[in-house]
Amino acid sequence: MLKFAANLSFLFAEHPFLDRFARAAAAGFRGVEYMFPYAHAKEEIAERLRAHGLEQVLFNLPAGDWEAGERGLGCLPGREAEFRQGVELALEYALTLGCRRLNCLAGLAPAGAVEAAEVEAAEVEAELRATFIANLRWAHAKLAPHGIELLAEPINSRVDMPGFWLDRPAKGLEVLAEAGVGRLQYDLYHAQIMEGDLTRFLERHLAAIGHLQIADNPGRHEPGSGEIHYPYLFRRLAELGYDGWIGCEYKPAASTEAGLGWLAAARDI
Ligand SMILES: O=C(O)C(=O)[C@H](O)CO
Ligand SMILES: [Mg+2]
Repeated sequence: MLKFAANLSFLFAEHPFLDRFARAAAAGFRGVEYMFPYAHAKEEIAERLRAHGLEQVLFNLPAGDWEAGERGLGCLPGREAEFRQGVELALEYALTLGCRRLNCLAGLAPAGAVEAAEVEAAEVEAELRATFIANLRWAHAKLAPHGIELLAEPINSRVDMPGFWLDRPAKGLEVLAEAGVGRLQYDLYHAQIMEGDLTRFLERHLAAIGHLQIADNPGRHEPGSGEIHYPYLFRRLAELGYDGWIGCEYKPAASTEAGLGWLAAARDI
């Protein structure tokens, strides 16, 4: 049976954050994930998990000033101290919440890096890559002794996060292989936009994938609302023996509950 987690940054967003745990449990979810827990006391979140019998599946390391447009610190030279403080904070939360996975957002390439002349651009790219790899290794060394796995997620730079440095799954695999730590958070929505060929990627690289997330394309709505044939992918994942979580990270087209029809069939696979 495939395991689906409700992403509480996207689902049940019509309710206050702490109320979303009850809604997710009532809809039949056994696991939850979200982008960030840090605006809430960790004990308060732990209490919601316990009260509703939910597993905390995943959340992100602190990602800089989100309101100001930052989307992660992982690849940013000069921000290492802040990155490390973020890892320490995330670890405290993860231990209290019993969370076994943390996602490291690479961040946006600094302004100018993309437009720079070819030689200069290659140098900047090498520096961002070296920074990301060093940060991943530092975070892994902190988290692994606690049984917490570090993940890195490629996010599409065409629609949702222009300038996001780690934007292609192939690049994600390459960088993680060089780092020698961490696994991929493979978000099929972002992957479809940047590279497609989803089934083959899953077949070839399942062992390098620590977490999956789903939404359809275009629109980032419910599975079944767009071009990705999720029933086929779910069957294939089951055949391949995928036993990790699948985070439901989509924008409900209407209310969350009204859009959960796809899930009943998917759970039985
Ligand atoms: O946007 C995504 O796909 C994510 O999974 C992250 O939490 C960052 O927004
Ligand atoms: Mg995602």
